[in-house]
Amino acid sequence: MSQPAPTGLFLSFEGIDGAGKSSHIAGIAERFRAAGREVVTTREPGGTPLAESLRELVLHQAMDPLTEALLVFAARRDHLQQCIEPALARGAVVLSDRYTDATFAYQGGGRGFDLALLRTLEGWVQARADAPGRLRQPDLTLWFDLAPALAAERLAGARAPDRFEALDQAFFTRVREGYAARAAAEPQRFARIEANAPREAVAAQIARVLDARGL
Ligand SMILES: Nc1ncnc2c1ncn2[C@@H]1O[C@H](COP(=O)(O)OP(=O)(O)OP(=O)(O)O)[C@@H](O)[C@H]1O
Ligand SMILES: Cc1cn([C@H]2C[C@H](O)[C@@H](COP(=O)(O)O)O2)c(=O)[nH]c1=O
Repeated sequence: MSQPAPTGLFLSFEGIDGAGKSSHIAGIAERFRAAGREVVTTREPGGTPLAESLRELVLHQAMDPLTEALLVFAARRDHLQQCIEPALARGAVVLSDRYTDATFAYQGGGRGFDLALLRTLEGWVQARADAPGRLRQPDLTLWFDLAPALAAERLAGARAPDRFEALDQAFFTRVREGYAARAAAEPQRFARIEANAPREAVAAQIARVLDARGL
């Protein structure tokens, strides 16, 4: 008898720059590894050699909004093909520091780019070969929600700002609204994490979310 396909799990981590999401990914990876799961930690834009090259351009080269949107989706396509889909097919847990919600929040909300066009690109790039008509979306998205002023305080002086980090608080207010709109549209996929809390309290919130979903 043939074995059933292994069940992978796809988690994404979202929020404005400086919200604190990256600080928690290693701990979550350890939780799944301790449960015997293979874990793949990755990020967007990035996660493959090609997508990391595109990341350098997106974060550091001036470009118009359509070019930016096309590059983040090109990076995502390669990331999906080379990294995410094979890992999920093996039954791994994929933890991605950002995914498509970032495009709707940053390019859509922050830059004001046409959401209908972003949805078209999403449909092309994330179409699943194993499930015709369905898109590859995370099973769970942890949205680290923090006021832009607090995020800016956390990042101040930490490192040289990239093209996004150099933008003003009005931009990040729109990005935050973009995330809020995505969360409202898909409340079962999103878990909002109150990121304005000490690190241990944020970790406890994450643990409660994962426990509640049996993960
Ligand atoms: N709960 C917290 N309270 C105070 N500072 C924090 C907290 N969590 C993280 N930080 C600090 O805030 C800064 C940003 O954290 P982190 O890199 O995890 O955020 P991020 O959301 O991944 O940001 P980016 O997307 O810009 O990389 C770091 O200096 C980190 O040490
Ligand atoms: C996936 C994705 C990312 N961005 C932006 C968001 C951040 O400012 C950078 C990524 O760097 P970080 O280390 O994760 O903070 O890129 C974007 O504008 N659109 C996207 O789709």
